[in-house]
Amino acid sequence: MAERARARQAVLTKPPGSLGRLERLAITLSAQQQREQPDVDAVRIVIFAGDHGVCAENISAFPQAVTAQMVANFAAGGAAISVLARHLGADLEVINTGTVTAQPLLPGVLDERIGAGTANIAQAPAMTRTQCEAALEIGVRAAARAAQAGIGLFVGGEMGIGNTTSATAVASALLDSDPAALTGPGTGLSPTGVMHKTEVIRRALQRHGQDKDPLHVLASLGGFEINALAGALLGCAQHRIPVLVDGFIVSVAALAACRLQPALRDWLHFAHRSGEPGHSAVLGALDADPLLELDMRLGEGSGAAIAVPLLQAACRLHNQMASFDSAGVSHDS
Ligand SMILES: Cc1cc2ncn([C@H]3O[C@H](COP(=O)(O)O)[C@@H](O)[C@H]3O)c2cc1C
Ligand SMILES: O=C(O)c1cccnc1
Repeated sequence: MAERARARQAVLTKPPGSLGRLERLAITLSAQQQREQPDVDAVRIVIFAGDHGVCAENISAFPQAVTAQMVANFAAGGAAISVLARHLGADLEVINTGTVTAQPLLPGVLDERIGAGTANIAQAPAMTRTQCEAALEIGVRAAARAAQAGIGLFVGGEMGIGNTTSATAVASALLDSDPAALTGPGTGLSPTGVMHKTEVIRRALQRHGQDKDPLHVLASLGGFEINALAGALLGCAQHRIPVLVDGFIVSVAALAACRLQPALRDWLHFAHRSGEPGHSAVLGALDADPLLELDMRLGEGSGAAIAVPLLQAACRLHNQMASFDSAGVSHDS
């Protein structure tokens, strides 16, 4: 299918290669979807929310209660990703994978709580192996629902105060990197705060970071929402749904998922380079060259949402441009 898409690109009314990466995007999407005319109009954004016990170490600029409060905000339509989903006409699914604050049943929020947040990774494994598998399954089910709904492009997002700490710990373990090289301000820590956060991550790695098995790393250092994202990406690949990867957190989930199954990499597009400093190392390890760099560092899938129209434009051009023959445009001198 990639060969056919490449042949089509060669006869469209433009100098060969002049649409640059948009041509390669269309060719890749055509191969991923196994369709002559790739179509990413049906977009689903799934936000996985979960709390992190490591918040007890004072590693975020915001209180833990914000996770559940933002879940309510997603449901009410007031979050950045809510606005972007409406702007794109995309489905928005919100899944609570486990928050500390008990929440009343909110319309539009799927309750898949595994527990009241993870344990504090500086002191204990984030979760049991059983909980880790349950988290992966949450994502696998989300991907299956997307496939059932005929979704053409999947965007994963996350909400979890403290999750840059968890994600940085996962990335440090998987990349065998010093946490000082990857730790950043997240929601806005001061330089002193970042140093403290680095030490917390170092303690977590000393405790659990020796075994590099990806499932062990996800269970001991990950989060319910991060692990659900890893499962969702793997599920999307199984259903041949292309994925547009958001920022630092989702990229770390993608890295772990690619360690579990390297063939996943072929289904991933990378939307942007987040302002979170560790993102570049994670992107490098995934051999990913993101489409955009807008100094965004929000999460929620917001950076991916911003890049969706680029993929849609690439498909439109591929599917709708005239060929030299059909338009009667000369192409040999
Ligand atoms: C109001 C608000 C909305 C957010 N939406 C995403 N995040 C982002 O910030 C959090 C990670 O940063 P840290 O590790 O520093 O806590 C995650 O919830 C992430 O999705 C938010 C954070 C806040 C405060
Ligand atoms: O890039 C991200 O995913 C990110 C960065 C900072 C805070 N939350 C998320």
